[in-house]
Amino acid sequence: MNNFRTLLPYLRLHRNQYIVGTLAVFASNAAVLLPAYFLGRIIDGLSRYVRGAGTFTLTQLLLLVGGMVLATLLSGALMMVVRRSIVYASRQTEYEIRRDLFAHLATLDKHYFDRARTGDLMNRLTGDLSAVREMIGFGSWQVGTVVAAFVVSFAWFFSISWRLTLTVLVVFPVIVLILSYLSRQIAKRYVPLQEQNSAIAAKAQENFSGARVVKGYAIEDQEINEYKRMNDELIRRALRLTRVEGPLQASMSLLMGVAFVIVLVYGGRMILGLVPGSPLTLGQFTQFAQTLERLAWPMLSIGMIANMLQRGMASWGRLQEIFEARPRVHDDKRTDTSIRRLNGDIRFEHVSLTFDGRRVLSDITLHIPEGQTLGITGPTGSGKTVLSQLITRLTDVTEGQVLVDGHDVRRVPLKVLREHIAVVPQEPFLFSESIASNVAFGLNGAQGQYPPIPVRQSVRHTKVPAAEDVAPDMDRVRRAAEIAGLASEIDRFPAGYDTMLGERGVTLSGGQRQRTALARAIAREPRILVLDDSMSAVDTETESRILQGLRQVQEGRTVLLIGHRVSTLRHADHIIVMEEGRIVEQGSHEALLAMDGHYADLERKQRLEGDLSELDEVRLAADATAGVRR
Ligand SMILES: Nc1ncnc2c1ncn2[C@@H]1O[C@H](COP(=O)(O)OP(=O)(O)OP(=O)(O)O)[C@@H](O)[C@H]1O
Repeated sequence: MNNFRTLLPYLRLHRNQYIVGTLAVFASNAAVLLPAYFLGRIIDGLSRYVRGAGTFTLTQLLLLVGGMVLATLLSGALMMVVRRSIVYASRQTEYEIRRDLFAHLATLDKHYFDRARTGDLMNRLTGDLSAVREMIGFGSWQVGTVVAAFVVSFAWFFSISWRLTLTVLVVFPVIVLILSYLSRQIAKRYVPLQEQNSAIAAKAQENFSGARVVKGYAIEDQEINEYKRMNDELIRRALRLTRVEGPLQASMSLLMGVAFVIVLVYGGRMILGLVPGSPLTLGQFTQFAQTLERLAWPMLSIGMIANMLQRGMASWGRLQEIFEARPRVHDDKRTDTSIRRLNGDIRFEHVSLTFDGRRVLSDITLHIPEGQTLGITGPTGSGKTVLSQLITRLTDVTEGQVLVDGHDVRRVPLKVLREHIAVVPQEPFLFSESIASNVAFGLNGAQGQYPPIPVRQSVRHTKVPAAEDVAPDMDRVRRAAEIAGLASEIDRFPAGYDTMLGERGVTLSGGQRQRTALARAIAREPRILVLDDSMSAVDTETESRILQGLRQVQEGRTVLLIGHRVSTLRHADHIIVMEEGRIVEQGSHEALLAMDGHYADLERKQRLEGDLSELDEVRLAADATAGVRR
């Protein structure tokens, strides 16, 4: 029930539609039972006439038949009203919940998405949301139908014969018992089924997006087996649910049969005058039996409705989990909304960071003056990436503070902070859109072109802005692609900047992907630019061209250049070497070489590798020439 209360704000948005719909359900169910009443009147009139006990004219007959036709038409028309109100409202509610879920997911941070599985989220946004829509649409309509059918039918039953009605009523306590037991069982078995559905969706999603790895390692058979095992478990859980759904329908059907037998036997005895003081005419008997027959569908659908409601509530619980998730990093009462601009002076003061009890950064103190470039190097896992993530607040410090322009980053509004920083991550993510849109990705949102997302507002009162195709600023896109060393390659593509990328940009090479992400960051013209090992997939020659281009961009901007190659870092104003979350060496390229420590060692190794590969090339060329001479 607690669950249901959280759904109420959404239902309230369409209160009038639900009220009109419910009234129409009642009226329609009353109208649908009128033909049985008219039929009873016709039978009684005709039998009176046949027995010579009274008159029954053709006009009376036609009037009653006309009444039957009108009642049927009225009931049909009212059904249309139900559909237009309740079913429309449920579709609109589904839209509103989906809109708010997506907007809420967008506020969640790295911590949430590090743990969430994409397939599971997709299943919640599709399967679970549909189950909720069915519950509030068709489900609530059917609940209305059942309640209305029972109330109206029993009003008729009592008006015909209270004795016969009470006799039929004996089956109802049994119905309530069976219903409450089986619907509890359904609720218990449905959640594990949905969890397995999510796990399967996540597995499929990971396999499709990791298809190249799966094929590369020739582990298709292993994956097929694993998927089969998960599918077996899914069917086991689905059958477990079906085992309780089946008896629900069957027992309702059986009890309906029992009620019919009671009416036939007991009602028949009343007509024959075997029940003293309770006469029943043939017409009344027919009306009673027909009304009971009309009750068959609502009665049989109780099982289905209970099932739908249980599923809907369980699914709403799963959606509620998303709504209840809160980002760890967010604006709060410390946020100073007067901060609107940042220049890019960065300070780390005694910063430490712990992940799940494991210390990944220890006591980092560092100053990167505005407009300077900081090179960061060190072995893998030494904390280079997480250090840069503290500036964008993808995660917050455990101890100490990070300051930008003297403001603790926790006081800077998140939107302002992130608008001034562009990050090229280690594994760039591209969208399956054109290259131009991918490069221009960060531009539109930053300019605040979109109206705020209306939360918990009815779709009927919110104007959906016409879908506008915001054309990317091509001059900016081209300039950025030029600097990122990508322009000449794009020009060689037949569709140029309009080339559509496959999912995650798989139709580009690793180096091209990295440079597209680099161009995206450059196009944004940020105050702080973070390049996280973003030239690892390009050869040293391309890298030096990109670095050359970057030097113009770097002008006046603060840059964090994370890399393993000395060639990437050598022109930085200041370089730090990290190891196990600490800064173990720092200084300019020359100063670090003079120190003869880790950095100098790295430089020696890379120089030696370079010399060796040059030697190899010379040797290969010499061998080839010798081969030609021979
Ligand atoms: N979300 C996270 N949860 C838990 N631990 C994390 C998380 N992100 C990073 N770490 C840990 O923090 C440490 C530093 O990681 P980081 O990514 O900064 O390394 P890095 O120096 O950038 O390495 P590389 O050169 O391989 O990119 C690692 O031990 C890593 O396992």
